[in-house]
Amino acid sequence: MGGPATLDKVHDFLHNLFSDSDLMRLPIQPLAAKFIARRRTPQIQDQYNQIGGGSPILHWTEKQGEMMEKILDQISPETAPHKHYVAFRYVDPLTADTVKQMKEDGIKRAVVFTQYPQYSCSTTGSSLNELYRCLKKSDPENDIKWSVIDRWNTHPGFVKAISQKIKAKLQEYPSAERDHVVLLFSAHSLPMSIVNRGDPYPAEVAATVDHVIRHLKVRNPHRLVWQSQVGPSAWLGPQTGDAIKKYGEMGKKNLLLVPIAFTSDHIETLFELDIEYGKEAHESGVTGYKRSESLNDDPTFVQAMADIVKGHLDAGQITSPLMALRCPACNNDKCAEQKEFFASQKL
Ligand SMILES: C=CC1=C(C)c2cc3[nH]c(cc4nc(cc5[nH]c(cc1n2)c(C)c5CCC(=O)O)C(CCC(=O)O)=C4C)c(C)c3C=C
Ligand SMILES: [Fe+2]
Ligand SMILES: [Fe+2]
Repeated sequence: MGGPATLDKVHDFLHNLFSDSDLMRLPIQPLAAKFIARRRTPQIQDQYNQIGGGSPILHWTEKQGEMMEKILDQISPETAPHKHYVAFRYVDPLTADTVKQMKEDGIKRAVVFTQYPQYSCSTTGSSLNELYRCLKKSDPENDIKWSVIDRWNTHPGFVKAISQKIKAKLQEYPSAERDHVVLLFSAHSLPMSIVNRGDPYPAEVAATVDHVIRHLKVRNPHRLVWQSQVGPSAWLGPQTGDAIKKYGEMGKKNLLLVPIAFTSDHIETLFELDIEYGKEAHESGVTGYKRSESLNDDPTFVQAMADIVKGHLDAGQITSPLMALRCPACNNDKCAEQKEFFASQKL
């Protein structure tokens, strides 16, 4: 997805985001996107200002890419040298520019590695649709051969990395209270219209939570809650903010928030979880409100990234078997074309 690295990029980020009909459908979308982006910019700039003046997502993605390619060169010498490229959906480096750069660099074989662990048509699906459109323009002869890592929500290395972050944060609670801390796994929500199309994301997020809980081998109570709703339509709940408030009112003093669908820090963790909900938690009597650290450049996580790519290359797969299956009520024909394109790659 990407995020605006500086405040002057917030408007264009929002404009590109609200223009994306794979993410959301708006009436007279080009006009509506212009209007909403302009109206929303000051509020979102203020939020980015409070987290240091921009999204750190490019910084973390570059760092993860650099660390991952070094590990890959060691564990998969037969496919070395490895080189990472970043393709964001709504800000620089945009997918179109990255594809042009790869063509200029003479790349012949590429792995699309979504950085969303769980698949949603609105996120990974949108990014793959955009990549497909860019390839039709910039690589019509299909010079670059592609395969796709479309989801990795239960990969053991990913599960281990999240679990380690939770364990480390649990240590900060007094030992007498540690076993009773409520683990609140928080993921970005989805509009119910997308959930009801049969989008796989909610079930894949729940599967990640289940694997983490089994890996942790703790008896703490836990719940999965959903954050970052935008606009008036119905979204998948319960909302993270409401859950924090209710648990506070129920006398739960210790809540440990765990971001479960993001791999690095950005506005959803640094502003929403830390600042906005942190304040609400305090007001609701939650004295032990903490958040487990994002994965960022965590060595266990970056090792997992490299293992995921190596496993993918060794298996010789083009996509996961799940990629071929469209949502039962999918109404986006672009999804079908894109899926056929990637499935037809000959390595
Ligand atoms: C798993 C991750 C994400 C899903 C699923 C997702 C769905 C989704 N998002 C919007 C609307 C917005 N998202 C915005 C920011 C944003 N979203 C994600 C992740 C997911 N979104 C991230 C990581 C970010 C932050 C980027 C950064 O700071 O680096 C925004 C912009 C902020 C705002 O205006 O509140 C919007 C808008 C929809 C409609 C949607 C599902 C259809
Ligand atoms: Fe979002
Ligand atoms: Fe779909």
